[in-house]
Amino acid sequence: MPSSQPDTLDQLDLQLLRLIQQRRKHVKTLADAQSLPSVGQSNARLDQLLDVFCRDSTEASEKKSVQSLRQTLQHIDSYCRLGVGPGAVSFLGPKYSYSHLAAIKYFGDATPFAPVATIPAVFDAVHRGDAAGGLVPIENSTDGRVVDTLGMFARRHMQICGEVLLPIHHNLLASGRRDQITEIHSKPQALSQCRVWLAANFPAAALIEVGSTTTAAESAAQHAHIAAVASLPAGREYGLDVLNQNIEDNRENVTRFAVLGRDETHPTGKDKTSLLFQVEHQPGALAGAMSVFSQSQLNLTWIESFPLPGSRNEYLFFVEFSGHRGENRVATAIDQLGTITRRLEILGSYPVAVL
Ligand SMILES: O=C(O)C(=O)C[C@]1(C(=O)O)C=C[C@@H](O)C=C1
Repeated sequence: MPSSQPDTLDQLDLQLLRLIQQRRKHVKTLADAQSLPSVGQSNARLDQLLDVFCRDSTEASEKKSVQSLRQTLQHIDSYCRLGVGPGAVSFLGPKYSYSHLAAIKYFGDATPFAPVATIPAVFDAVHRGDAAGGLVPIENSTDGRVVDTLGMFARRHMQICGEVLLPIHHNLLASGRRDQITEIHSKPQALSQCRVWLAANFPAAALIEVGSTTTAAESAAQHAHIAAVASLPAGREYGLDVLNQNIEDNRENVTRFAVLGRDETHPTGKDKTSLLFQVEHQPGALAGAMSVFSQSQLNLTWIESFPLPGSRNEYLFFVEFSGHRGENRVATAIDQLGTITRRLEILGSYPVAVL
C-alpha cells in the first residue's frame, strides 16, 4: 500500500503513470490531427530509440532485456492508442494460438483483438472492414510456406504492412495421464514441426489435424485421451498439464507472420518488399523476371512458387527482397517487371522484423 510518505519506488511509479497518461493525451492529439504514426512505423521508431538507449546503457544492452523493454513500450503504446486506433485486429484463434502471441508481439496487448476460426476468415474480416488489420502465418523455418495463407493472397488482393518473427516452442499438453493418450491433436503445421519427436515418443497415437493449436488445447481439456501440441499460454488458459516442453524438432523453429492492413508504410532504411507475379507460359519467362532483380541489385530474401488456383501447370511466384518501393531502384525494377509479367501485385513494403 502506498503510504502518505511515498518511498522512491512509489514516486517513480507515480511518475511513470503520469507520463503514460501524458503520452496517451499526446497520442489523441496526433490522432485528431491525422498524424499518428501507424503501429508498424511506431515499432520501427521504437527499435531506433532502443538502439540509441542501449548504446548509452550497459545494463540494458543484453538481448533479453532489450526484448522485454521493447515489449513493455509496445504494450504502453497499445494502451495509449485505445479508442483512437488501429481498431480490431483479426487472427486465427482462439486466444493463445501462436497467431495471437504474434499479434501481441506486434500490436501490444491492450489492442482490441478479434480472433476468427480460419486463415481465410482473417482475410475476409480485413477485406470487409470488420477488422482494421489482420495477422497470418506465412512461412515457418522447419515446415516452409503456409498454404492457406498463400492461397488467399493468390485469390484476393491484400496489402501487407508489416511482419512478425516469432520463435515457436511447442508443448505436449493434456488433462489426462500420459498412458491414457491415444490421440494427439494440432494444426497440421504444428504436428509437422514435431514430427520426429511425436514418432519417437508416441508411435501408437493417432495424429489428428484441427483448425488451430488452441482448438486442440480445447479438445484436450474436454477429453483425457487427447493431448494437444500447443503453446504454454494455451495450456494455462485451458488448465492443462504440460507433459513435455519444447518438443519441436528444430530448436531454431521460427514462424514469420504477415500483418495485413491498409497502413501506409514510409521507408525506414531497413525495409523489404513483397510481391507476387505470374509469367507467360513460355521458355525463359521466369528467368527474364528473375534477371530484373539481379540487374537492379535487389537482394531476394524469399521466393516461393504456388499453383495458380483453377489452372493446370501455371504458377504464381511470391518474392520478397530488401528495399522499399519508395526507393528509385525498387520502383524501376517493379516497372520493368510489370512489362514482362502477365500479373503483378505489389503486396507491400514494410520494415524488416527483428527476432
Ligand atoms: O495454430 C496456431 O496456433 C497458429 O497460430 C497457426 C500456426 C501455423 O499455421 O503456422 C502458426 C505458428 C506455428 O507455426 C503453428 C501454427
